[in-house]
Amino acid sequence: MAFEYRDNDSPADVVWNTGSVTPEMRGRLKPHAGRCIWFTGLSGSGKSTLANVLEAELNRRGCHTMLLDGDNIRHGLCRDLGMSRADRSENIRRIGEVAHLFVESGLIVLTAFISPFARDRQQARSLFRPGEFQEVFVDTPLGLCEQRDPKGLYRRARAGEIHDFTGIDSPYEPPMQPELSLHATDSPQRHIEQLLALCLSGASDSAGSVG
Ligand SMILES: Nc1ncnc2c1ncn2[C@@H]1O[C@H](COP(=O)(O)OS(=O)(=O)O)[C@@H](OP(=O)(O)O)[C@H]1O
Ligand SMILES: Nc1ncnc2c1ncn2[C@@H]1O[C@H](COP(=O)(O)OP(=O)(O)O)[C@@H](O)[C@H]1O
Repeated sequence: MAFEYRDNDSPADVVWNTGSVTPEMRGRLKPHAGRCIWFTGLSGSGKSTLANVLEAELNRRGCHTMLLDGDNIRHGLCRDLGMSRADRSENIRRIGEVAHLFVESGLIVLTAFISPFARDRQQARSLFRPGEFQEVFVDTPLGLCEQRDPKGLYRRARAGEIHDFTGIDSPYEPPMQPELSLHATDSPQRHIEQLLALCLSGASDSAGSVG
């Protein structure tokens, strides 16, 4: 499936319907600001593990969260998509739109997708208001991801059983200016501290404090 972004990509005959309840009014019902924490990194870098621990910590603090995870979403919303460049772009386009809807409803959304292409991540970012989209680069080197190989996918990719595998025969474009980079040399505890700070910083005036 090929999807091309255009400057003005809205259907011509569909009018935007502005409701009377704004995102700010929804946000006032929550003790935190809505935002999207967008994890990106190689397979096995730790996106799902970190997003899961972070969600549990946020939940414990009374934050309303939603976790969108690559493996799970590909069983449902994106089950028709493969791993070609065009399909990965369409995957990320859909995730960006869904994440945006959840943020508009006031939630802290955590997304854990490889999202290997800078242009697709930028397109997702462009949907959000300033400060709402926080890109987290899980900067684990390929060698370590391959050593971990939690699902045995690198071994299969090296054996030629899986094609277009990110880092092997499909590219990964690292973020140039992510809001946060997490390095494998730091402890998981340190990662979670940094992530919590990112999620809970700069809460809007309408949102209460979380602690
Ligand atoms: N060819 C290939 N390349 C990379 N990954 C592959 C591939 N085939 C299957 N998988 C599994 O699918 C998960 C990646 O899905 P994503 O939706 O995150 O990919 S993408 O963002 O659209 O690039 C990825 O999950 P994670 O390991 O959690 O990253 C893999 O388990
Ligand atoms: N510091 C760390 N952070 C995250 N995962 C780690 C760390 N150290 C080891 N791991 C392990 O690495 C693997 C990462 O897998 P996963 O979270 O599924 O990555 P991804 O979602 O990026 O594919 C897990 O088996 C996890 O236990």
